[in-house]
This record gives sequence, C-alpha cells and structure tokens, in this order.
Amino acid sequence: MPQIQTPPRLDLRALHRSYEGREVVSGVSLTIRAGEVCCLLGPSGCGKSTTLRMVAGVEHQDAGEILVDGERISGPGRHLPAEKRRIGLMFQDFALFPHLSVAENVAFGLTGSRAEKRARVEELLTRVDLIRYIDDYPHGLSGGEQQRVALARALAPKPRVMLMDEPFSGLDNRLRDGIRDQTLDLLKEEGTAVLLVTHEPEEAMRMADEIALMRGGRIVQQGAPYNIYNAPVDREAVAFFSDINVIRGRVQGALTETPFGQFLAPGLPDGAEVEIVIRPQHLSIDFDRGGTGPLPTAARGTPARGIVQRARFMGNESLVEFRMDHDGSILKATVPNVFLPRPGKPLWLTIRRDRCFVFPA
Ligand SMILES: Nc1ncnc2c1ncn2[C@@H]1O[C@H](COP(=O)(O)OP(=O)(O)OP(=O)(O)O)[C@@H](O)[C@H]1O
Repeated sequence: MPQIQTPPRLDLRALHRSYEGREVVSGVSLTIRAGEVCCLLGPSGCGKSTTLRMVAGVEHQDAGEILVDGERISGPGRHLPAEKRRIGLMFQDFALFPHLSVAENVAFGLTGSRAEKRARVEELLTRVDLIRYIDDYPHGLSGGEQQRVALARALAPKPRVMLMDEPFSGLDNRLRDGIRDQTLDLLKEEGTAVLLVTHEPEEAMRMADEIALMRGGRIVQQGAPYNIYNAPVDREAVAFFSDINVIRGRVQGALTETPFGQFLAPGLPDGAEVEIVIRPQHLSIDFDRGGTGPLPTAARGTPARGIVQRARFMGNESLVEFRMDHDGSILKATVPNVFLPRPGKPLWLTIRRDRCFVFPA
C-alpha cells in the first residue's frame, strides 16, 4: 500500500523580508505538524516577530511561500487576508476587551448559533479552569487569569495554526510555569500547530517540540531541544543557552594539543586554530596534592591548575572562577551546593571530554 503523507499543518518556504534595503528575514523555511510546538528562538532583532507577522498575514514577504495544510495562503500572486487564514494570535499585550464579559470575550470570533457558541465557550473556560468567572468582567481577574481567557479566546474558533509572541513575558515567575504547562496541554489537546517566538532559552526548552535557532534573519540550527543543547552548531549556539568557557588550540595531524590534553579535530587542516567550548557545569574541581592534581583519565583528560579568583553561591550551585597557570585565561566552573574556596587557593580542573565542542576559530 502506498503511504499517503499528510502535508504539514504549517509550511514556510524560503521567506525573505527587507526593510529599507536591509534584509531582516533571509530564507526562513520550516514545517510544523498538527499538535506540535515550534519555537523561534533568538536574540532581539533577529527577525522572529517579522516572521510571525508574515505568517499572520499582517505583513507580506518579499519572496517565499506560506502553506497551511498544503494550501498556499501566501506567495507570488496570492495573499489570503489575515482574517481568512484561520490563524490564532496570542501576544504579550493580549488585551481582552474590557467592556465585554469573559464569555463574550471568548465568543468574540465565533460563528454559529447562540447555543453552539455558548457550548464552545463553556468547554474552553472549563479547560482553563475559569468557568466560575464566565459572567465576570476582565478587570476583576488577575494577570494569569486574563492570560488564560486570552488563550481560550484565541483557541475558540479552532485555528489551524496558533502564533504566540512572548506570550508569557508579562507574567511573574511564580505564575509562569503553571500557565505554560496548562497552555501546552490545551494546545496539544486542540491539535493546533504552534509557532512560538521567544528570546528566552528556558521558555523554548520547556515549550518546544522543536527549536529553530535564529540569528541575523536566518535559522542557524533546528532540532529537538535536546539536540540543540547537546549538539550545537557553533560557539554562539552554545553561548545562547549558558555561560561558556573557551580553550584555544592549534591543529596538528587532526589533533589539538591543549593543557587539558589532546582533542580530536577531524577535518581541520594543520595549523588551523580551534576553540574548544565547554559549559561551566562540565568542569570538575580537584584539590592540589603538593603541586600535582589528579591522574589523567580517558574521560576527563589531563588536569590543569588554576588559582581561585572568586567564588559565589548562586542558590543551588556555586560558581568558581579560576585564573589558569598555563596562559592566565579565566575559566568558570559550577558545582552543586556550597563550595566556596578562598581566592588565591590553587586547585586543579579537568573537563568532561564528552561535553566539549570543538569549532574552528
Ligand atoms: N516596520 C519596520 N520597519 C523597519 N524596520 C523594522 C520594522 N519591523 C522590524 N524592523 C527591524 O527588523 C529587525 C527584526 O525585527 P523583529 O521585530 O522581527 O526582531 P525580533 O527578533 O522579533 O526582535 P524582538 O524580540 O526585539 O522583537 C530589527 O532590526 C527591527 O528593527
């Protein structure tokens, strides 16, 4: 039997957009299936919101196509207006209509009989746990409750695609996690394809099935959060998720010699400069034993000595900064719980070789 492939719910093909001669979105392509959440993650100004606005239909791309369920809704010679796209929107300043009740807000975009509308409103308000406020007005609700009403309103007409731009950034930290989880559950149940824009790595890791890492108008890497975190494409991709340490070396015979031992540098020519990038939590600290450190191992390589510059307690871990004997560079290590050695103390560092990333400099 031939397999019938359903097209992705949302399919962006090589979108481009320039303002005043400057390209701010350069060839963005991605697909999202029904029930999946894709996060566009990147620093401010990298073109995330512009991409979202093109999908919403409030802005037109200069080139490229947008398809929903295989139907071209925007491309050369065709631009379905925003209100015909069946795309839901949820933005940071989600303003509910203050003069309409909670029920009227949720029913706003609905068509059908009174009874049908009422049934859908009740269904959604029950699912966001706000049915008791159905006849109240928005001003009486907390920020988090208003946010959930906004979510119910956006989902009420059963949009095929939901666009969310930093939807949780106005909420305080304690509320945010709960609302994120509830939102995610509801989006999954509804089977909507979600394109969510954020500049916060934690939000992307928490929400996304897939992350598209954006920089300078381009998607530089795309994949499951685990893969983006553990197999980053370049130094900036590592640095976007955490503090980093960089150890420099030069390639000789596909190997790079460093004070921490040799590293493989496959495919790089002799003489090439490389950067070995490692996160602070993957450095280990060991005591000085009269001028020597721990014995070298295959997993952790050779130890190198550094002098503690400062140590700070960060809540569930401690951050220790070292000035390294071999080149005076600063390396940072984090350790769980409390470890606060005095400045000036010599200690030895080893690095988890399976957690190092080697990039050409
Ligand atoms: N209407 C416009 N006219 C001119 N330049 C614009 C316009 N809209 C956006 N830009 C520029 O395009 C670039 C990308 O903006 P965009 O809002 O897409 O970035 P972003 O990644 O969403 O950032 P942020 O998170 O800060 O919104 C920025 O340099 C911005 O100044």
